Amino acid sequence: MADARDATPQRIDLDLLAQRPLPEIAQAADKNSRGRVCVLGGSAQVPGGVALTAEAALRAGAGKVRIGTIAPAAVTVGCLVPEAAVLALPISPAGEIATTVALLEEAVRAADAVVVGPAMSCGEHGAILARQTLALVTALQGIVLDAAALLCLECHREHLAATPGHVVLTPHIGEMAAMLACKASVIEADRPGAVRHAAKRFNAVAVLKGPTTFIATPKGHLFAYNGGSAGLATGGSGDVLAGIIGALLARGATGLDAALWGAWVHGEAGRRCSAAVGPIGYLARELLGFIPRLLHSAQQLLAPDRREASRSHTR
Ligand SMILES: NC(=O)C1=CN([C@@H]2O[C@H](COP(=O)(O)OP(=O)(O)OC[C@H]3O[C@@H](n4cnc5c(N)ncnc54)[C@H](O)[C@@H]3O)[C@@H](O)[C@H]2O)[C@@H](O)CC1
Ligand SMILES: Nc1ncnc2c1ncn2[C@@H]1O[C@H](COP(=O)(O)OP(=O)(O)O)[C@@H](O)[C@H]1O
Repeated sequence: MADARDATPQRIDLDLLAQRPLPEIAQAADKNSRGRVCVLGGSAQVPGGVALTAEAALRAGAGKVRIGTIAPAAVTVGCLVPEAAVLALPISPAGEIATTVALLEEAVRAADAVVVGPAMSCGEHGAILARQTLALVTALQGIVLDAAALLCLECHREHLAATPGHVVLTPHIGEMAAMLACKASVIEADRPGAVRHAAKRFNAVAVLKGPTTFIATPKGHLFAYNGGSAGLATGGSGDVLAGIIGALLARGATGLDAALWGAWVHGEAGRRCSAAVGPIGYLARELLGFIPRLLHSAQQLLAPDRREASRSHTR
């Protein structure tokens, strides 16, 4: 990791995002062309996290969301997010998703982007699910690997190298330590180095979450967002980020652009919650309502004609 220590990250702010506009959604677009997201996750222990990911994807503009989750929770999850479809997947005795390739293929093929891992248990079946999904993703699709789907990444390196789609990894420090088979203190000591190392090693855009979120590409480009709010350190907050990134991939953004915009929108939503509710104590689900306006207003502000107009206005 030593080669990365001297790298100065580019700051993730509106100036950076202005250079990286998201694909436009046409006024006449129907729900299928706005991006279809498949969320695979959930477990007997944490059945509700996938609902946060799914709603975040809808709030970030996805036209259709389908949640593949453990069968005993599927109906409840479907009622939590009535705008989403659900796919009830078989469950192992340990409470994990234990799906078949046929079911998975059906779910993945019908999506433009897949988010795997939120609230999933980290046993043997979770690793199989991540591997099988990676094997199904095509060049036209995006995939976000989050939470438990990250824990066995070393055994999926072959599949990652072969995956033609846009891959984004979203670990926190503990997950990054598991990915790189080292102690969390090692990651803590050099977060920029760790994220660059992971991006290169796993041939994917890596997003190392924390008070400052670092994003790196396999080629070594490094970015940082540190404008969030301490209240974001709360259960389910990462599930929301994964859903935003999934929706942006599904509308056609590259892995890097989806990650940069996702980190910014998620952090800014935290700031809005902090201002509205207090610096800590807001819920991950309270981030959701801020996503559409943040995305819309940033895109409006960054549209070339608007920028020109605002420049001449301030001259
Ligand atoms: N446990 C909960 O209350 C919730 C869990 N959810 C889902 O379940 C997944 C697992 O969450 P858990 O809370 O079970 O587990 P964590 O993701 O918090 O922890 C997993 C491992 O990483 C380590 N770790 C976490 N943050 C670290 C840090 N900053 N520095 C060093 N080590 C760190 C932990 O010690 C643990 O060994 C989440 O990613 C999320 O998708 C959410 O869906 C909703 C609420
Ligand atoms: N102190 C902090 N300040 C700002 N953002 C934070 C802070 N701590 C965590 N975050 C952000 O909150 C989110 C937490 O995600 P994660 O650890 O995956 O939570 P969960 O697993 O409960 O969903 C990440 O996006 C991270 O960048």
